[in-house]
Amino acid sequence: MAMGFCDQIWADVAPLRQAILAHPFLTALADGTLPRDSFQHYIVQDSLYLAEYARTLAIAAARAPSAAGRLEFSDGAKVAVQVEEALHQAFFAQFGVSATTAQGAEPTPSCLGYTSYLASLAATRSYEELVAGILPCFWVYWEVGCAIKPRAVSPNPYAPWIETYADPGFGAATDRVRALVDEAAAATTPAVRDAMARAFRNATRYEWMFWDSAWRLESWPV
Ligand SMILES: Cc1ncc(CN)c(N)n1
Repeated sequence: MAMGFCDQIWADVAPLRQAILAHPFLTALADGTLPRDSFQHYIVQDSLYLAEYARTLAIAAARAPSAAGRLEFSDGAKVAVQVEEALHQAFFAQFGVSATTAQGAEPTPSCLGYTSYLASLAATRSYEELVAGILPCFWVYWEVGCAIKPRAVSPNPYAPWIETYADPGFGAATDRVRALVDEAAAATTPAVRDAMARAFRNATRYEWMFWDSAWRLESWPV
């Protein structure tokens, strides 16, 4: 049987996925030794990221040609704001991030690069490219959650994070978004499919950069 579009673009980014799974941030998160300042950096940046990601999902909802797409992306926008923000608030309390620090934080180059890239897909590219760029945020985290959960130490201060992304409900949402991307790919031209593959690859690169930036405590060079 021929490979589906998503299976193909997923296989194409195998080296990037390997680099993500082997990243020291995630190894240390699984064994519970991730330095507190790296995790603080990550959750502060991630809450900035999710606020922008929710906006991108809302634009995808508005542009989706099918009711299934409009429902999925508008629901995703709501979940990004509600559930993941709840997780972040709990982590802010657990890891000592004050409201002033969280509210005063500016996005790092990696965070701003990723959210701006997604915003540029939403503003100036096709719906097909946009949804391909949105997918790694689901799929990469689902893969990471499932890979880390069996090897994570217990107890682990990062257990709620691992549970969130290894949750079958998150896997089901990933499958539904993947189906929408496959549907969009099937209805378009080879040139647009190439552009979709590029958007998917770039967003996957940004996923690696996001963890790497937290590991390095990235800030603006000037
Ligand atoms: C950067 C990033 N990418 C993906 C996810 C999972 N929704 C997240 N919370 N943050």
